[in-house]
Amino acid sequence: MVATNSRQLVLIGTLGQLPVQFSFDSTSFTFRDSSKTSPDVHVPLSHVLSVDVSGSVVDAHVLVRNRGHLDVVNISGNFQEDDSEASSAAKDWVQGVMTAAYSGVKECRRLLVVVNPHGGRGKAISIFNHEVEPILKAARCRYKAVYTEYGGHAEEIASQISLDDYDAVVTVSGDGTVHELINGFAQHREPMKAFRMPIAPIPAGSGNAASLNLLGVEDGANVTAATLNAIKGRPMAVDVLSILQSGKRSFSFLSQCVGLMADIDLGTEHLRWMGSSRFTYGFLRGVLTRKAYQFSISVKTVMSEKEKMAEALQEYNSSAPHYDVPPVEEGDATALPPLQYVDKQDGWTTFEGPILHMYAGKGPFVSSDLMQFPVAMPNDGVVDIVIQGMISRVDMLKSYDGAETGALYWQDKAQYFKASAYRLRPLQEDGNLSIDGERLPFKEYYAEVHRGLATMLSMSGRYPVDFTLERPPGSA
Ligand SMILES: Nc1ncnc2c1ncn2[C@@H]1O[C@H](COP(=O)(O)OP(=O)(O)OP(=O)(O)O)[C@@H](O)[C@H]1O
Repeated sequence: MVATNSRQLVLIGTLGQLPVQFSFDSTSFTFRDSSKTSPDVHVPLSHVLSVDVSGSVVDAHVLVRNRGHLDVVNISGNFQEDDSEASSAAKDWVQGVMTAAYSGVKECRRLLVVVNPHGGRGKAISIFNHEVEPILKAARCRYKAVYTEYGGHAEEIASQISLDDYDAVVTVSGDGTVHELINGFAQHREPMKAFRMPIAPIPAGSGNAASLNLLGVEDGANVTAATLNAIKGRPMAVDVLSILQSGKRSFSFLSQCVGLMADIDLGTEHLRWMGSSRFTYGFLRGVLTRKAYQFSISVKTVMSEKEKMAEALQEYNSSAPHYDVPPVEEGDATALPPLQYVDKQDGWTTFEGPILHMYAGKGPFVSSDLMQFPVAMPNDGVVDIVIQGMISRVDMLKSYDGAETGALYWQDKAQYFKASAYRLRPLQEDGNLSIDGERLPFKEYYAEVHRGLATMLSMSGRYPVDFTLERPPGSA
């Protein structure tokens, strides 16, 4: 072995018994076949899971992108066992790579993995065993896996979690389990501390908007990328809403909706076997019925001009990653945050009249084929609200085109607000109310945003979601 400097190591590797040269710099890890018969492989340092030296063997586990998919690759090389100088140089080199690869994050995280065997198409256990676990092992994470046994189990787990035992809670599920964790943290004896426990969702449900928002379109449905986020993502504060209904308070991290979109979500639960296609089916059924809903919606508006909101997003996304997680104040840990606007009358605007739906949410995507809130940000302290007025069946079908890229944003019959709170009262008997995809009674409720209350792991410190900010020609 020749250690030419602390960043480069030349070993006899196991890749066809050819000499392999490992090196790293501030951004990437490179392995090179020294005989130059195959091309160099560069791996971003963020994709280095572990590098180990044991005896005379140096062993690297890295993620390599292969036709868009991330695969775990294991490469090793060995040197003369009796060469103590080489052994010590190798140890220093390995330490150097690991420090660079885990810059700003702890190595060997302690993770609680909550797997919902029932979510989506029922594949979560297999996804955990075959895709997630090998990566956690390669990254030398210490983890405990729990399989949820009934609805509400994840909430119980979160309400009793020993906060000092884990660095993050990972879900192998859909958004419903993340919703349960958030509500469980709210019931913890130290809720404010519990909310600082980061959540890392791995997509295995039928609604996986949380991972889509955190990881972006390319990686949002990718189990490996989501597992990497659990290992290397940094805590990012995310806003959460209190939902107050009939005196009972619960929490929502993703969305609330009534009307067509709630019918699509909750009215297709029996079709879970279809995966996310059930939402497409629900939409087409909604076009046929084109049902008008009547609500009274009062909004404590902060912003409502679409251009300005699009500009605000651009500014947010071009600034440094937003990793500032507010500390838990002394003496604050046992009380939930107060509701600031529930009894206040000033600055509210009320809307009534027939609408297709009201959708409110905290992240760009609400499902893989709907970017309902393209200008949503994780921690701007407001909820995005869309009140979708009645449009023709033809326009409904047209609106389906481009829904996954946020095209609906510019539609003139879609009023869009950013608000710190809102109140919704149904003016009709029957309907669906969906909170993060879970059913709540179809009754009046009050919603208020708590800035940065909960925590999620993120690789980018924002929602890395592309949205065309320009108003398209022809839209009002
Ligand atoms: N063992 C279980 N049996 C039945 N239900 C369960 C079990 N474990 C969890 N659940 C429930 O499954 C629901 C779906 O959770 P999950 O987050 O995995 O998926 P989802 O994508 O949000 O929804 P779904 O796949 O149901 O459409 C949650 O509301 C949870 O309470």
